Amino acid sequence: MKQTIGFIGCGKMAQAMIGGMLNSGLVAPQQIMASARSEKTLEYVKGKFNILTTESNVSVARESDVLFLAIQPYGHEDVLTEIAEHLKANAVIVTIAAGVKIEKVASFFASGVKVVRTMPNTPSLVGAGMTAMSANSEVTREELQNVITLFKSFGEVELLPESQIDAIPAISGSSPAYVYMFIEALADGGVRQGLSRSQSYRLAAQAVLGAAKMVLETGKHPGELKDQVTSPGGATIAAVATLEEEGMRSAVLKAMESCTNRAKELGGK
Ligand SMILES: NC(=O)C1=CN([C@@H]2O[C@H](COP(=O)(O)OP(=O)(O)OC[C@H]3O[C@@H](n4cnc5c(N)ncnc54)[C@H](OP(=O)(O)O)[C@@H]3O)[C@@H](O)[C@H]2O)C=CC1
Ligand SMILES: O=C(O)[C@@H]1CCC=N1
Repeated sequence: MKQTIGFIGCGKMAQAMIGGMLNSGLVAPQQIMASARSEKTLEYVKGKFNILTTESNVSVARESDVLFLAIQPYGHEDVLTEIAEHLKANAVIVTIAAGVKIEKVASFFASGVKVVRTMPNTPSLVGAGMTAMSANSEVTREELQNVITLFKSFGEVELLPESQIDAIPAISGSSPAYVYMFIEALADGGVRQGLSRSQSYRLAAQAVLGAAKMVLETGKHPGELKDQVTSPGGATIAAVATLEEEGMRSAVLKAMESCTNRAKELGGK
C-alpha cells in the first residue's frame, strides 16, 4: 500500500514542499494529509493542492507513515504533547524547524521513535530546494532512503551529523531571503538606469540563476568565475571595488552569524 505523508502545520514551508512533491509526480494528492490551526489555511491548501485536510493533528499523526512537523519551533511542545500517544506504528517523524533537536522531539515519545531533523528551503516549490538532514539511530537505512527520496523529489539533499544542522539556516534555509534582497537591489539599480521594473527583475534573477549554475556545473572556484567577468580597468572591477569598500562580504558573514545564533535560540532547550 502507498504511504501516507502527513503535515502538521501547512504554512509557507509545508506548501513549498507539498507543491514540489506533487509537481514531481512522486506523490499523489490523495497520499498527503495536512492539518493547520485555521480553517482558512486548510481551505486554501485543499483548493490549491487537492490534498486531504483535517483540523485534527491527532488524525494526521494516526494516519501518517512519514509525519512532517511543519510548525514554528515554539509550537513543538504543544503539538508533540497532543500527538504523543497517537503516532502510527513505525512512523518516521520529520522536523523542519530551526533549532529543534532530535532529542527534544524524541523526548515526547516512547523509546525507539524514529526522527529525522531537516532544514529545507522554499525553492523546493520549484524543484530547486536544498535540504540538509540528520536522522537518529532508530531510523533504518530504508526509511532514511525513503525520506531522502521524498526530499529529492523537489531538490538536493545533504546528509550531515546533527551537530552541523544549526549552521544550515544561515547558508541555505534562510539565504533565499538575502538573495531576494540582492535581486531587489539589482532591479532597483536597473530601474535607476531607466529599465522597466519587470525587465529589471528578469535580468537580475536570470543573472543570479546563471551565476549559481556556473558554480554548480563548472566546478570552478567562485573567485575564478568572478575573475572571468572582471576586465582589466573595466566596469566590473569598479563595481567589485565598491562592494568591497562597502563591506559586502563582512555584512554577509555577520548576517549569517546572527541567523545561526537566532536559530539556536529558537530551538530552546
Ligand atoms: N519559511 C521558510 O523558508 C523555512 C521554514 N522552516 C521552518 O518551517 C517551520 C514553519 O515555518 P513556515 O512554514 O515559514 O511558518 P508558517 O507560519 O507559514 O506556518 C506554520 C504553520 O503551522 C500551523 N500551526 C501553528 N500551530 C499549530 C498547531 N498547534 N497545530 C497545527 N498547526 C499549527 C499554522 O497554521 P495556520 O496557517 O492556520 O496559522 C501554519 O500553517 C518553522 O519551524 C521554520 O523554522 C525551515 C526552513 C525554511
Ligand atoms: O526564519 C526562520 O526562522 C526560518 C528558518 C529558516 C528559514 N526560515
